[in-house]
Amino acid sequence: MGLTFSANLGFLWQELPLPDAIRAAHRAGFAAVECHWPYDVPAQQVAAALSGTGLRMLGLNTRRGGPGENGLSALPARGAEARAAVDEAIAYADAIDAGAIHVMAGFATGQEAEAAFIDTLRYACAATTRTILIEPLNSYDAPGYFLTTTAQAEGIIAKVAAPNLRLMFDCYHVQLMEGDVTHKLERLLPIIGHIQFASVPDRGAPDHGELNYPHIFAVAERLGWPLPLGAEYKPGGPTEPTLGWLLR
Ligand SMILES: O=C(O)C(=O)[C@@H](O)CO
Ligand SMILES: [Mg+2]
Repeated sequence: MGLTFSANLGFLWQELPLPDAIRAAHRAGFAAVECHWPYDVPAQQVAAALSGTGLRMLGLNTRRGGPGENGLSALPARGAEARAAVDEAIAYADAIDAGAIHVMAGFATGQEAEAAFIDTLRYACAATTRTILIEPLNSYDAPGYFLTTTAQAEGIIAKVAAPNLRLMFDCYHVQLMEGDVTHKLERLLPIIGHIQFASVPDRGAPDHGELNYPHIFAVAERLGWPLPLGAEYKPGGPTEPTLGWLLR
């Protein structure tokens, strides 16, 4: 079977309520969906849209925290709040049978931050059998974010040593921070839990920019990547006119 794709509803159809966005993704031909922060929508409404369309929610994020924050898990002295955010995400994921939970690190740096992040990740991995993801973010969009490179993520995954902790490999962030996307996909495959993509550098549809996505999709297919790839790009208006890449 060939590659399939997941619509990231944090960006695609973001003007629609989440249940309607799930239905729109289904109509457009996506094989799955994923989201950012669904917490304002009752989980029963999301579960109903998923079962009505037959789509799976591949993942959701832990809450960002207060204004100007981007996750709490690597913030020393915020451990209780970070664990509460993990509990909330697991409960929501259980209610809609989501595949994975992305535990967001937050703006922090240094060894204490790493120790805090590892503590929160150990807690999350022990609290669920679902996949726990960590995602390096690029320093243009998220300056000061704790986790910025795949090498850093690899080290943390090794230290936590939990079977359900994996890397969110977002080709957009990896290209901006490191490049060498093909070799990194090949080498990191055993620890990757989800793959996302967008054009670089403008984070648009994967049909232009400095990354050649037909090539990257072919690499994922050659490697036998089993899950839908996450379309996490900013359509800059209605989503449907940007979907030529999906039809091809
Ligand atoms: O920004 C990204 O890339 C994501 O995947 C988000 O879920 C985290 O901000
Ligand atoms: Mg991403």
